[in-house]
Amino acid sequence: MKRVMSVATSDSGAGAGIQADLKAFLRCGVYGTTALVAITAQNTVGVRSIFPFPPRVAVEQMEAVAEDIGVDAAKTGMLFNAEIISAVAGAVRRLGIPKLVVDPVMVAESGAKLLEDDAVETYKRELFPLATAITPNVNEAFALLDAEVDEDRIREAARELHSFGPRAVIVTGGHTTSGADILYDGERFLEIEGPTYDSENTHGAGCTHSAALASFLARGFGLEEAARRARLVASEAVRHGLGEIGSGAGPVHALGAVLERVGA
Ligand SMILES: Nc1ncnc2c1ncn2[C@@H]1O[C@H](COP(=O)(O)OP(=O)(O)OP(=O)(O)O)[C@@H](O)[C@H]1O
Ligand SMILES: Cc1ncc(COP(=O)(O)O)c(N)n1
Repeated sequence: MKRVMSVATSDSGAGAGIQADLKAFLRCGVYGTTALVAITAQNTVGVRSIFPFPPRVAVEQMEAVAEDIGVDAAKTGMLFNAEIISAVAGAVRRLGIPKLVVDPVMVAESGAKLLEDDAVETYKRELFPLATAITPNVNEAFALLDAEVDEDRIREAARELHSFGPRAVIVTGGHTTSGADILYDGERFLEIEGPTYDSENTHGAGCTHSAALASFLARGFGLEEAARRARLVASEAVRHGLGEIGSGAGPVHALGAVLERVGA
C-alpha cells in the first residue's frame, strides 16, 4: 500500500484539515499518515482559535514517519505561518519526499484567515519550488500574486505562479462559473472538467482534492490522470456533502459514493 502524509492542521469539526485528508486517503486506497502543525477550535460556522505548534513539532513527526513507515507522497494544507512553512520545506528536502502537493490554504470557507500575511513570500520562495503541484483555489491564486480576482485571467495567474518553481499549478474551480480546475504544467493548459453540484456543503472540498491528488500521484498515475481523479473524488464528496452536520456549510463526505455503492 502506498503511504501518503498530510502535513496540515486539525479542524475540530472534522470537515476540513487533517481529518478531511485522512478520509480522502482512505477513499483513494492509500495509507495516510499525519504531521500536525497547528490545532483549530473550529466548527461549520467558524474558526474560534488557532494554536500553532513550534515548527520542530511538525519536523519531528515528519522524520518519525519517514524513518519507519516511509512517504511515497505528501500534501501540505494549512501551515499558518512563515516559520512552519520554512521548517516543513527543510524537512521535505532533507527527507527527499518524492512527490509533494502544496495546497496554499489562506482563508476558511467560513471566512476566517488561516495564513499570516507575511507567510506568502515564504510559500513562494521555499515551498513552491519543491512542489509537484500547487492547488490554490481561484481566490488564493490571485491573493498569492497580490492581485484582484479576475476569472478571465486565471491562465495568466497560473502561469505567473508556475514561475515560482512548482512542476504544475492547478487552480481549482469550486468558486468559478465554469467549475473546471485549470492545470498548467509549464507547457500547456488543461481544463479538468467534471460534474458541478449546486451545494452549500463544500467545507473541506479543497483539502479532499489535494489529499486525493497526492494519493493518485503516490499510486503512480501521471499528473493529468491524477488531477482528473482528484477532481472526481472532490466532486463526489461535495455531492454527498452532509447538510445535516452543523448549521454552517456542511462537511463534504469523501466516502459517500463508496458507501452508496455497497448499500451502506
Ligand atoms: N459544487 C461543486 N461541485 C463539484 N465539484 C466541486 C464543487 N465545489 C468544489 N468542487 C471541486 O472540489 C475541489 C476543490 O475546489 P475549490 O475550488 O472549492 O477548493 P477550495 O476553495 O480550496 O475548497 P474549500 O475551501 O471548500 O476546502 C475542486 O476539484 C473542485 O472542482
Ligand atoms: C484546519 C483547516 N484546514 C483547512 C481549512 C480550509 O477548508 P475550507 O475552506 O473548506 O474551510 C480549514 N477550514 N481548516
